[in-house]
Formats: sequence, C-alpha cells, structure tokens
Amino acid sequence: MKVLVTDPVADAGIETLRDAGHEVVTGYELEGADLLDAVADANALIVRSGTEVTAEVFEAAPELVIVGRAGIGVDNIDIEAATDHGVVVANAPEGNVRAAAEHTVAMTFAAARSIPQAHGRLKDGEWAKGDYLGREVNNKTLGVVGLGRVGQEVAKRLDSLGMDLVVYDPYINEERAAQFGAELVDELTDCLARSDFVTIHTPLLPETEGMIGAEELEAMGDAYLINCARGGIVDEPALAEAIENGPVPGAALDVFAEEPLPEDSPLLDVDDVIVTPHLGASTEAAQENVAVDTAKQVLAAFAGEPVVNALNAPSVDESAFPRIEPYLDVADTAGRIAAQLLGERISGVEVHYEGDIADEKVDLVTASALKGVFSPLEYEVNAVNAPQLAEDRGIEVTESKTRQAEDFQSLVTVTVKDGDAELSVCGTLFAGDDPRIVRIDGYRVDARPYGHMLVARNRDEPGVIGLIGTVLGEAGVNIAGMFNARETIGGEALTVYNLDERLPDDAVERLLDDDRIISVDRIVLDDADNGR
Ligand SMILES: NC(=O)C1=CN([C@@H]2O[C@H](COP(=O)(O)OP(=O)(O)OC[C@H]3O[C@@H](n4cnc5c(N)ncnc54)[C@H](O)[C@@H]3O)[C@@H](O)[C@H]2O)C=CC1
Ligand SMILES: O=C(O)C(=O)COP(=O)(O)O
Repeated sequence: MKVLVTDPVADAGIETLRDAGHEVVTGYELEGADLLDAVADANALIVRSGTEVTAEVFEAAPELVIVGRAGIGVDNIDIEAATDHGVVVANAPEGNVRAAAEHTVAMTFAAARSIPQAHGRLKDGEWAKGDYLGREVNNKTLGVVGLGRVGQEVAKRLDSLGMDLVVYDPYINEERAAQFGAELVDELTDCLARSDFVTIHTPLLPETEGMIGAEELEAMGDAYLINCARGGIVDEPALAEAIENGPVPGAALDVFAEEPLPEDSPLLDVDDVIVTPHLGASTEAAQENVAVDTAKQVLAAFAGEPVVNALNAPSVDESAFPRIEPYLDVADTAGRIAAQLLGERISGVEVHYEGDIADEKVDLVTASALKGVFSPLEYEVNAVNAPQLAEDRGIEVTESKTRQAEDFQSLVTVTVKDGDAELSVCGTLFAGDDPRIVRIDGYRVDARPYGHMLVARNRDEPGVIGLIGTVLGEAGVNIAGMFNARETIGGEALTVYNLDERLPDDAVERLLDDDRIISVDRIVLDDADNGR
C-alpha cells in the first residue's frame, strides 16, 4: 500500500509503516494541483494541521482508505466529504495532550511576566527592569473555555499553582468540573468576567468560530487571553483592538486564523501579544506518540480491523472485534442477497440479531449489512459511507435484538423493504467461522454464500430440478452446490444453486419459458465480477 505523508511526522511513525511493508512517500507542504497528483494513487494520507484535506482531495484519491491526522484538531479535514467517499478519518487524540497543556502553561507565564518582551529588550542591550511589573497566577482565577483533554491537563497544572478555576463547557456536568476543582458556569461571559486569565481549549467548529469577539473581550476586562486551541475561535481584529485600547492587558497566541504565516493579522504588531508558530504539539515525545498512533491506525484500516480513533466510522470495541468480525461478511452477504432478490427500490432495511451476537455492540455489523444492500447499486460503498448513504436517500434503518435464537448460536437477519414488499435473508456461522445462508424469504436453506448463486422459485412438481439441471448443463455452467426447500408438498419451492460462473441470459429465458418456474434470480457475491 502507498502512504502519502504531507506534513512532517516523527520517523517512528514512518518506520512503523515501512516495517509493515508499505511504501511511504513524503511530500511536505504539497498543495493545490501537486497535492491532487500525489494523492491519486495513495491508499492512506497522513497529515498534521498544515494540509487542507478538501473534497477535491477526496475526489482525486480513488484508492484512499484512511486519512490519519497525527494530532488532535481535524478542522483542516472535510470529514463529510471523507464519509461520502467512504474514507475513514482518524486522529491521535492522546499523544500530544500534555505537550499542548504544558505549552499553554508556558504561554500563561510568558504573558503574565512579559518574558518575550523583556528578553528581546535585554538582547538588544537594554536593562528594562523598571518597565515590567508582572501578575502572579497564585490566588488568581483561571477561566477554562472547553474542559476536554487539553483543558483538563491545563486545569490540573494551574490548579496546583494556586489558581481558582471557573469553567465554561456546555457539554460537561458540574460533577465533571468539580473533579478538577473547577466551578462550572452556564454563561461564557460569566466565565470570562470572573477570570484573571482565560484559556481556550475547544475545537474549531462552526459553533466556536468567532466565539471570542468584541463583546466577550469586553466581558473579560482585565484578564489575559491564552489561545493554544485554534485561531478562528478568536476574532483577531477585535482582540488587537481590545488590547491596544483596553480593557484586555495582553494575549498569548499559538494559533492563528491564517497559518502558516498570519501576515495579515493585526495582532503581530501589538506589543502585548505574545506569539508562537503553532508549537503546542511540538515536543519530541508528543510527535513520536502521535506519529506511531497514527501509523497504527493506518495499519488497522489496511487490515480491515477497527480504527480505534475513527471519527466517521461505526464505533467498535477493539476487544470485542474478534467476536463480531466473522459476522461482518455474513451481514454483508445477507444484505446483498436480499437486495438483489427484492429487486426494487429499497425504502427500509432492518437488521435483526439473535443469540450471542445480540450481546455485542453491532454498529459495524449493521453498517456491513447496509454495505451489502447497497453494493449491487453503488460503486464505491463501504461500511464508512453506507449509513450516510442510507440517511441521504431517506432509507429507514432499524436494528433489533433478541437474546434467544431458535436453532443457531447466532443469527443475523437482513430484511429489505419497499412499501408492502419485503424480503428477509438470514445468515449464520457454522462451527464459528463457516458462513451460511440459512433462510431466504422464509424458506429454510443451507447455502454457502460465495461467487455466483442462482435462486429459483418453482412449483414443487416432479422434473423441475431435472429441467434446471439440464438447462444449466447445456449452457455449460457447472453446479458446485444445491439446496432445495419447499413450503408444502406440491406447493412452491425455492432452490439455491452455487454456480461456477454466471448463468447466461438465454439460459435464464429458457427456464422462465417453463411455466413451472416462477422466478430466477442471479445473485453475485463477488464485487469483481458483477457485470459492471
Ligand atoms: N496548539 C496546538 O498545537 C494544539 C491544539 N489543539 C487544539 O485543542 C483543541 C482541544 O483539544 P482536546 O482538549 O483534546 O479536545 P476535546 O474534544 O477533548 O475537548 C474539547 C472540549 O471543548 C468542549 N466544547 C465544545 N464546544 C464548546 C463550546 N461551544 N463552548 C465551550 N466548550 C465547548 C467540549 O465539550 C470538550 O470538553 C483541539 O481541537 C485542537 O484544535 C490540540 C492539541 C495541540
Ligand atoms: O493536534 C492538534 O490539534 C494541533 O494543533 C497540533 O498541530 P500540528 O500537528 O503541530 O500541526
């Protein structure tokens, strides 16, 4: 597989991929048409914050399986477009948290004591001792906006340095805040007004973009602003104005609305603004952590295993994966057969789990069933984009479970529906790993799901199976296996054949010409050879 890396990541990550036998190509700072060219045959793309992974990139990358973000923020990746193209997006949410928190603490002190400004003047030969009267953090209040992973680590560190903590985060509860010795407040402006230092730790989302504007800066009053999260969260011109003309005394910023070089930012000219070029995650330990974590996720995606930090794929418990993995194919196959047999527009899909499998978290199995249902219709469908596809098309998806399974240890039933028409296919595993289709549209069968199948419905009369055998034989199509099921003697019967190849059209017509044959469906279970 080919892995394209477009932002600098630690060697340890690249070695992890090469050791697993993959080709790793680095193209740091690739953009525009060069990026589109480079990604054309890539199976994985690894980025940090420097690469904009747009819908165009996904369009240009038909082989792409995963985008790995060697870090936390994914605001530079169009996740919706990734999902549409069936590409997993995964980040590395743990490895640089401490680095980001430490940098935030460093920036807090740098702002409180004007360290960069004093440093600069001394280097220029000036002993400006009288110009700097700093602010201690001890006994002051820290306002934390966003108490997630990074916010929590910052809170712990500054709490231990004698600060009181006030938190604004609408997605956590008071108990959670209290675990960090913090008071949770309901209003952002309340949090800001009570603080001597405000530190931002939310992701950049539509909801947080411009969240700190003129009104909020006014509410902050005499508090320093520290932003090591994302540039777009703070209104930069408003911040410049609030520092130059009051009330805000200063700010320390690691991130900017425009990166890499925020040339147009008014903040670069303001003396009380301290800046670093997005260094929050730039420690050796953090870079090694996130590079290796990302490489491992790429390897998992290549192996079809759960990608633990996938942001747009059905979630799977890693330890339970071995138990559900064999059912992914069962569900996919049952979905394929059901969709091809119904042969109509599909307006609903129900996936029912019985027996042991009902104890598991089955999101991924249901996604595989949907993949199977859509496979005959859609070219590039997989478990990542299948649920989205169902939603986009208004197809109602339901999942149900019962602990008891009549005759099997576990059973997965996929039912496809359109209005009053519906058709169910049940699949199971024999001996834990041998997939079988055991019921089609209510008929008990025992069919091995692979390659080409033929499902014939016929009147249960003598000679019909002989007729089918003769027609197949004359068409030169070998029968690898066969299972016949009937409702009542002389009623309707259903026969499933495993064939070595696709039955030609004229043979299907010959069968249908006989009035004992009710229907003949050719089912393809092999993507590579389904007539497209
Ligand atoms: N400067 C740097 O190098 C680094 C920057 N970051 C940035 O820090 C951000 C946060 O990272 P984590 O703490 O790991 O993320 P996280 O997802 O663990 O925490 C984010 C927190 O923000 C809260 N939040 C969401 N919307 C909010 C809103 N409207 N108002 C207040 N709170 C809100 C969430 O409830 C959550 O608790 C990342 O998204 C990334 O942009 C992360 C690492 C390094
Ligand atoms: O992890 C994050 O969100 C960061 O902001 C770090 O960005 P970087 O990987 O240094 O470009």
